[in-house]
Amino acid sequence: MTPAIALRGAGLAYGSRVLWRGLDLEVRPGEFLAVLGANGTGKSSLLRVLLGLRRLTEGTVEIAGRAPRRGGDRVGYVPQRLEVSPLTPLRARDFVRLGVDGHRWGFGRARGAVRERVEDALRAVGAEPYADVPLRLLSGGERQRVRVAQALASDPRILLCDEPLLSLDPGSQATVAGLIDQRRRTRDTAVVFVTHEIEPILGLADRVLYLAGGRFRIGAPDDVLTSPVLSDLYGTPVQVVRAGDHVAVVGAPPVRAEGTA
Ligand SMILES: Nc1ncnc2c1ncn2[C@@H]1O[C@H](COP(=O)(O)OP(=O)(O)OP(=O)(O)O)[C@@H](O)[C@H]1O
Repeated sequence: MTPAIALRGAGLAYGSRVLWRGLDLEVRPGEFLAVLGANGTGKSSLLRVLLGLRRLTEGTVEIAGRAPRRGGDRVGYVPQRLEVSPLTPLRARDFVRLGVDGHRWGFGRARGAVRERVEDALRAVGAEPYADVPLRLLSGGERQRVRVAQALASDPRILLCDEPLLSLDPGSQATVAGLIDQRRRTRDTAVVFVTHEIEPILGLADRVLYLAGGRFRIGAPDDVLTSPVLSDLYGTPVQVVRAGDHVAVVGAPPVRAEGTA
């Protein structure tokens, strides 16, 4: 089976500053990978590589067997939050439509097929009740559902999520995380989910990629989120405190990426 994502010997540096290197990672279709790490460890930069917006400084990357391509519809992207101009007349429905043929206005898919995809995506996230409301009037949680609908509308092979639960209340966090989980289960979409907060997705993630200071660990959440593993990764004693669904990493030092003084 062709992996949804294949990184081989992958490294990324800005000048002499190495964010990470030697990253060998295959993500299979339908897998849910959580990417954790402190500020500045290169989580968003990894997503930019997968989006085709940034080149690796070493190694190779493939999405479903091909090089990532900027603007390609094999990759869906859900950012932290949807910034909306107070003047925009865009409705949720219009916004989702951009996810189907935003790059191809005036060409390609027949109108009926586009409309059907938009309706499917709105239905999948339960956004039909406010599909015709201007985006600027929607709540944060509603907007984020619409954002997920847009990312799913092109039926991507992989879904990249950059802290999509930030600033949502716990109920909306569970709803949005559940929608993403449902898609990977029903359509085999691979999910790469960058987050500072593992708790809302602890029960969903198959594996964790934990970045720290130019180094990383990959494995099942129970194998990576332990005091010995993270102490070894950080090179200093770190406590992982777990109580039910709650997880806290205590004593992690501020990040200093390889190559910085
Ligand atoms: N184009 C660039 N040129 C130089 N440095 C950059 C560039 N883009 C990002 N960086 C630096 O690379 C580091 C990693 O950035 P990135 O946004 O990937 O981190 P992150 O792990 O997603 O952080 P956060 O959790 O704060 O969002 C940061 O210190 C950032 O300043």
